[in-house]
Amino acid sequence: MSKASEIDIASVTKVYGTTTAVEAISLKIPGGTYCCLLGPSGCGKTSTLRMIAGHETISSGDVRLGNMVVTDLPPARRGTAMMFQSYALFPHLDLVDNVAFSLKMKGMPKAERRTKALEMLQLMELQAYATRKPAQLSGGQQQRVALARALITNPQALLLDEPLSALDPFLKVRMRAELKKLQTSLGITFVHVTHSQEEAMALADLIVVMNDGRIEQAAPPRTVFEQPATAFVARFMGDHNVISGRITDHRDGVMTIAVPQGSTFVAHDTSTPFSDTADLAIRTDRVRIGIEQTNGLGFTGSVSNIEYRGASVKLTVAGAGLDDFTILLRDRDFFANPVRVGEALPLCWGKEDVIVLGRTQH
Ligand SMILES: Nc1ncnc2c1ncn2[C@@H]1O[C@H](COP(=O)(O)OP(=O)(O)OP(=O)(O)O)[C@@H](O)[C@H]1O
Repeated sequence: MSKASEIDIASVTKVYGTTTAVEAISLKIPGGTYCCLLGPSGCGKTSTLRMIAGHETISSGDVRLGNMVVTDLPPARRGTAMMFQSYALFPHLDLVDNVAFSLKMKGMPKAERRTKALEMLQLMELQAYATRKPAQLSGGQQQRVALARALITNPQALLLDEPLSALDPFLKVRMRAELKKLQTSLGITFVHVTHSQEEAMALADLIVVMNDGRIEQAAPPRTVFEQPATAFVARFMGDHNVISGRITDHRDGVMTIAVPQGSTFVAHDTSTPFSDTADLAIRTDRVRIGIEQTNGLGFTGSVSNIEYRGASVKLTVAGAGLDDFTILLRDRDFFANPVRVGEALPLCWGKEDVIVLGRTQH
């Protein structure tokens, strides 16, 4: 079996009493992938991760690692290792004993396991702290100990549950880069649970967006951002205006939708409609100020909020039946022609900037 094995989740369901936490999800994570399970609180990310790890029973379906079905195997026999949010380090043990712990459980002689633990501490650049206790380390160092402890079993896949959430924002960004570097150099599969879209975008080769126990989209970060599959994904990833309306016309590859008590919006769409409603997404950074002469896409609204963000300025505009249409301008474009709250502002976009999302059926 190759070191980096594919993880195959086949129609996996998790039921706790009357709650279905994960509903018949199927997902293939290729070996050597950095995969982020992303979604809001309660969507089933942790349950999914814990089922891969074997810390949670699988109500139905199967999990395969490489060519081995691991559904009914205990965690220690799966070839996976888990790093917990709280790091779960033993406070009374020094770093060597913390890192060597699982080897001790496997019955490895003391000298051998200490050598291996020291090697692992060296990999994490922690050898100078080998005799310290976890409380004598910074948050970032504790995280590296937890990583060393998980990796010492030589796993085919490392499972990480919100590994950066205990760190301050500065350290979070630094440790994020270290995680990515580590995964690239080890070449093993990482499955990382997060509710931060920014974290997932920065780290993942494969983002799996979950909502209410199901997978909304599984794709590389750029695809998830540029072609969100559903209205939920577009809203959750942010930086998109999602417009929902009734289809009033759809022919020759042009679809028109009407927003309740508002205007109509046009999208180029050659698919066959299966419902009478549709969701469109327009990226906030693709909207321009002005009137589009050639295609007439846009509307004039009233500025309701202005947020300065340093490199950019975010404007919220109400109009056309929408009360929170957002546009993101580069700071120099905004300050070249600043606008004020309450001012009328014409907005426009190109036809390629309108994405048709998975239609909702009512
Ligand atoms: N042991 C349990 N018993 C009963 N219900 C549970 C249990 N664990 C999780 N749940 C429920 O299952 C659903 C999914 O929970 P899960 O922890 O997998 O979500 P999550 O996406 O990881 O959320 P968070 O980001 O808040 O950790 C939630 O509705 C949760 O309340």
